[in-house]
Formats: sequence, structure tokens, C-alpha cells
Amino acid sequence: MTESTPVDWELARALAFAAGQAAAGGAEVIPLGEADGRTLAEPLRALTDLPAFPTSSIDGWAVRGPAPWRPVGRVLAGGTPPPLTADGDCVEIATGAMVPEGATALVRIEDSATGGDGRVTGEPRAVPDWRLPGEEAHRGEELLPAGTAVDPAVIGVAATCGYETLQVRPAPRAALLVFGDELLTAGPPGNGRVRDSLGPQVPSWLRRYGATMGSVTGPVKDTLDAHLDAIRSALDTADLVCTTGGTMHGPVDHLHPALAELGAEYIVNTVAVRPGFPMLLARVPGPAGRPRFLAGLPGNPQSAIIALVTLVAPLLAGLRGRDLPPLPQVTAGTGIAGRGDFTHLALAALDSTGRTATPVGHVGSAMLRGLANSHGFAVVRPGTQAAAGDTIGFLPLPLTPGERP
Ligand SMILES: Nc1nc2c(c(=O)[nH]1)N[C@H]1C(S)=C(S)[C@@H](COP(=O)(O)OP(=O)(O)OC[C@H]3O[C@@H](n4cnc5c(N)ncnc54)[C@H](O)[C@@H]3O)O[C@H]1N2
Ligand code: MOO
Repeated sequence: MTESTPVDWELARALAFAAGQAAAGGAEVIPLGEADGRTLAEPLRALTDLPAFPTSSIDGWAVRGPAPWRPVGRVLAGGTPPPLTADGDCVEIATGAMVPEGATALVRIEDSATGGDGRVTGEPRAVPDWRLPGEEAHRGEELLPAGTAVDPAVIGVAATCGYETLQVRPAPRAALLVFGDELLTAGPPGNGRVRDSLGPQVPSWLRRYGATMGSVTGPVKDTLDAHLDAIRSALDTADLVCTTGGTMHGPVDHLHPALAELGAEYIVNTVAVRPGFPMLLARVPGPAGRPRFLAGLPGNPQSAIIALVTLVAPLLAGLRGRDLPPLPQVTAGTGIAGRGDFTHLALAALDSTGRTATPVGHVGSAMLRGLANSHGFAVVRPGTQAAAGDTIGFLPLPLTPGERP
């Protein structure tokens, strides 16, 4: 049986992040429309001045010299107008159209009048109604640094600049293996059997942490051979294999023996955190020398999620070229007990300001009800306890703002 000293919780996060960073992929080129959630592998630079040409921001007239003006043509968005060569000439112009060379002002249609002789009069506004080249960005200017998280707005800026593709970090590919002969995959629990609650939820958490989800397999039979086969086959295509259950040393807990058989090297083997301490993260030799990872999530469902937020989230952040987000500081809404030498992660809900965290109920390690009512975990460090009003760390779940009241 493998005995190990539990690693401090903050150190465990840092080790997982560093392991991910060290194994992060280079760059790949993907179409803009597929880039949401990726990380820029190189800075995003303006390919031209932005706007790229003097652009009308109104519908009206581009005029030259003093009024009245004689209309000599029309320029629509998308066209390249001939220059206005003589004072007293104007062209009708549409919003978004290129302002002709020689124009001295733009006059809004509603600020103009056309006389019986067809000549136009009117007053330009004090603030010019056109956008100058380079107003938003100059050609070659860095708009966003490498390491920027790609979101829809970043995709929009890239499109504005004229990009069709982006150089981004590869998305880590994850697979999930669920261990436990006692698990049911359908119907209500009873007669010694429980429903697998991790197979259905862990892939969605992994996606929220930026992984591309591959196979989900289970329940895998409780034999060492079945574990080995399942892990080997998952490692064929995944950068990260998450397993659930079997992290302890019971009669049918085969994870540690399987890791030994695979020649895995522990990055973290048990963490000084409650709940969730039997969690582990290992590096497994992969084909073509590419590092692969196995995260062993404990079987108790809340403990499995704590292992995800503790080890898997930082690992994936490192693999994706992201930073490890610092823990926000919040105020404890009530007292929260410490757990001796271990860090206590207490499921908690934030108030509407997001600044006060109050523990919720139903938080046993075998329960999930508290998780579904929380925004994350209040962090009570070893040897401490929190009193109401104390400032403590808070580890958020990957929920979008407003998703959970
Ligand atoms: N002698 C000791 N036994 C245990 C200790 C200990 O310190 N000494 N620690 C307990 C703690 S803490 C945890 S956490 C669990 C972790 O055990 P495993 O990772 O080996 O998990 P299993 O034994 O396979 O399962 C534990 C528990 O969780 C249920 N389970 C498993 N998978 C699922 C799933 N996909 N969906 C729902 N429920 C699941 C399983 O039925 C068990 O009830 O070890 C303790 N034991
Ligand atoms: O720490 Mo276990 O992980 O209590 O459920």
C-alpha cells in the first residue's frame, strides 16, 4: 500500500499549475469562429490602420469649400470615390462610405437643404462626422498580448483587423473513467447501489475549465486489468485522463497499483484538504514523448469536485497558457470551523455584492446538494478558523456571473 504525506493545498495547486505550464502545447492556427475559450499564442496586432480609410459616420453630403454645393455624384459604403476637385462640389455620402479626397466637411442630411436649382446648403457639425484612419489603432500596433483569453469580443476585434484565423494554444483533450461496480447509470439508487453522479457532471466542469471532452467510460470493472486497459486506451487520445473513485487502498481500489504498472510519476499524491484528501495527480509517459496526466478524483462526489477545482483546474490553466487566477478575498458571513492541519474548503454562497461568503448546508463529502447551492468554496487555511467578518480566500466554481442567484 502506498503511504504518502499530504501536500499543502496551496502548494498542490501551484504544483498542478506548474506541471501544466511545463507541458503546454505550442501554437495552432484555427478559424476565428472556433477560437472562443482558447488563449492567444502570439500578440494580436492591427494589420492596417483602423479604420483603414477615412470613413463617413453619417448619411449626408461630403462637401468641398463653402456652400452652396453642386452634387456631382454619390458614394456608398464599399466604394472608392473619385476626389472632389473643385470648391463648391459635393457628393451624396452614406454611413460607412470612404470620404473622398478633397472633402473639407461632411453635412448630415437632416442639417441640409436642397434648393430649386439642385444646389445643397447646410452646416457641418462642430465635431467632424468622419472617422480618421488610425483613430482606433495604427498598423502593427499590439492590441492584445499573447496569453489573452479569447472571448467573443476578442474574436470581433480580430475580424475587424482582417484576420480569418488565430494562432492559439491547443485545447487540452480530456477523457473520464468512472470506477465502481456499485454504480448505476440509470434509475433510482437502492439495494446497495448508488447512481453515478460524476460521469454525467465532470465532463461539463472540464469543458468549463477549457478542456475538449473525449471519451467518458464507465463504470469500469473493479479489476486491475480492467483499470489498466481503460487507462491505456484513454491515454491514447487524451492529454488528461480523470478517474473517479478507487483513490484509497481498499480491496477493490486499483488506481495506485495501475499507476505503478504504467510507470507514472506522482506530481501530487494526497492533499492536506478536507474534504477530498485522497486526490492525486500523476504524469504518465505518453506516446511520442508527449506528457500526459492522470487526475485521480476521490469517489465521494463532493470530494471529486474538490479535486477538480484543486488540481485539474490549475493543470488545465497551465496547459492552456493561462495564468493561475489568484483567490479572491471575501468576508466570512458566519464563523467557519478549521480542520486542524488541513485546509478546509467549505461550500459557500456569495451575497448579491459578491463580497460575503456564507457556508451552505448539506455539505457532506458524499453529498452534492450543497454544491448545487454554492458559488464556490470558502478557504480556511490549516491551523486557523474563520470568525464572522474575517477576510478569507474564496475559490469560485466556474459559473458565469448571474448563472446562480
Ligand atoms: N480506511 C479509510 N477509508 C476511507 C478513508 C480513510 O481515510 N480511511 N477516506 C475516505 C475518504 S475521505 C474518501 S474521499 C474515500 C475515497 O475513496 P475512493 O476514491 O477510493 O472512492 P471509492 O471507495 O471508490 O468510493 C467512495 C464513495 O464514493 C461513492 N462513489 C464512487 N464513485 C461514485 C460516482 N461516480 N458517483 C457517485 N458516488 C460514487 C462510492 O459508492 C463510495 O460510497 O474513501 C474513504 N474511505
Ligand atoms: O476527504 Mo473524503 O475526500 O472526506 O470525502
